[in-house]
Amino acid sequence: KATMADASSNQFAGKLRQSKNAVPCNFDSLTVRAKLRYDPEAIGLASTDYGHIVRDIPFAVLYPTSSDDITELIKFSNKCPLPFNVSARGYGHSVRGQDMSHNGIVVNMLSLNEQYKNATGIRVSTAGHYADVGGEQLWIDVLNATLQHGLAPVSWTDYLYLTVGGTLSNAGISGQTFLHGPQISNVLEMDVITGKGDFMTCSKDKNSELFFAVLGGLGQFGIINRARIVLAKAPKRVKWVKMLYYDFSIFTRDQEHLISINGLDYLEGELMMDYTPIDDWRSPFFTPYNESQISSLLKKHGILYCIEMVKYYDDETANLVDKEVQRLQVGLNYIPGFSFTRDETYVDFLNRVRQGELTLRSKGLWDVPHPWLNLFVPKSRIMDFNAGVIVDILHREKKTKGPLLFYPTTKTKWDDRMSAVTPDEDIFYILGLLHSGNFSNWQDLDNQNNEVLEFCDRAGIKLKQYLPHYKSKEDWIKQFGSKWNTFQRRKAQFDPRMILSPGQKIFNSV
Ligand SMILES: Cc1cc2nc3c(=O)[nH]c(=O)nc-3n(C[C@H](O)[C@H](O)[C@H](O)COP(=O)(O)OP(=O)(O)OC[C@H]3O[C@@H](n4cnc5c(N)ncnc54)[C@H](O)[C@@H]3O)c2cc1C
Repeated sequence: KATMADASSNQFAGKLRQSKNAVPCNFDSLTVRAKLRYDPEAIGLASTDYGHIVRDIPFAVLYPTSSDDITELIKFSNKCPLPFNVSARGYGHSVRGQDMSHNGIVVNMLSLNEQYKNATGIRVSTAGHYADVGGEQLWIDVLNATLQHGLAPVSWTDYLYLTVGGTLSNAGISGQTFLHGPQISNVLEMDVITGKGDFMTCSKDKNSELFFAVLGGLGQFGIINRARIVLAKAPKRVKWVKMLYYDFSIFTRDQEHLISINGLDYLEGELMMDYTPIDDWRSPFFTPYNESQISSLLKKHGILYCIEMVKYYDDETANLVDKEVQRLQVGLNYIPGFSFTRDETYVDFLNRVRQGELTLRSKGLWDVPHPWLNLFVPKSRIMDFNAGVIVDILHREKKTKGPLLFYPTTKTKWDDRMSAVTPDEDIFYILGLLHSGNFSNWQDLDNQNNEVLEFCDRAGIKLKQYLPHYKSKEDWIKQFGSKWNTFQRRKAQFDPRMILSPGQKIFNSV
């Protein structure tokens, strides 16, 4: 008796034949077809993401329960005269359909959790100071598991409900990046299923070409099945400080000073505009009294620049931490009286965006369009960037809706052999325009993003997009710059039939 899966997979094979005009593959030999789903719930989930801008409908969604399932699917695709695309979907927090697979198959990575039964996909080595973590694991779970051993990863993202495989495919950046490098700089080893369906263990010394290709590789070379993440002793608490500026050059000088001295654990920054709420949804920080003080200042200056810095501490250093924060603030020129401090647990600080997420969800404001633009801007052009983008476009047009992140980081901890790209300067700034729109105005916000990109292009500011999205091959070549040839060569080596992560729209889809 034919099962639902059989019926659907025959349909699937039929559609594939039709659309590709291909010699049929023998789907009967695909044992994993029982784990393919075609129902509206599975397809609906796989054809949307956090961006709510792109909608690419796959033929089917694989719910794997082991890495063998994924290996079999990819090998099968390779054997087809015209292969179908396969895209890993972590937590679906891409904003431009990078996790989708039009007419192909999406692999729901979270379903790999099924294989662990009562255990988890996170194994901590206290002796080695590392954790072996499934690519499908969320960073919040990595944090909770490692803390049980008094350890934690050193490099984070601002938000922890992202998968390890998803962030390692980009870079994984936050306020610790200047000190420890991005998350991709804190990986010792990986198991990867390549676009040919080969299961390979790789590290700096073993299959290093694959190792560096996958880190920041936008899912183009393989699916990360396991990553070995560097751990260090976890602190217990943090002193979390925000300082305000109205002068951009003093703000950036102080930010750069802070990332050049010893002792700081985290540095970010934000742009505050007189037409947006003072506390953005990501991490409410100020008291109502502080807010009214800041509001008067904003009325006067139009834009304020905010440095956010953190010092970790634990029981042994608790009596020294205030002095240490004072030492870090020596010589800083923030507006007198506009330095604010909070004391939080390390976990609450790292997980600071979660509360904002839950609040937005409860108001129906989470699943809305997110036309984000994230840029890496070279330090040498930062004054031009402020005049042309922050003051002239963002502040004059008064359109932005959502957090505006702006902080410097260092290039030294980014290994140039990795696929991730940065500007060609020792220090560059990270700009995050984290817009939340609605279904009628998001295009307006996106037009502004394009205006920003066009201004930088005209001004010759050689920036790189983070979480990039481009429509033309020329733009991708420009994004990768001197790394483009290597990127192409690695694609030919590890995914010659161009099966993986078509949603990135880098190579022609098959
Ligand atoms: C609220 C929010 C806050 C964020 N904050 C930060 C931040 O502070 N710092 C930062 O760096 N980023 C941040 N991001 C961006 C985030 O890191 C990326 O969108 C990341 O890709 C999301 O992970 P995911 O698991 O949802 O990946 P998905 O969106 O599911 O996938 C992203 C890409 O990776 C590929 N992929 C997924 N899993 C694997 C795997 N196991 N192996 C190989 N390829 C895979 C997919 O095919 C796709 O191309 C944030 C995103 C959101 C929505």
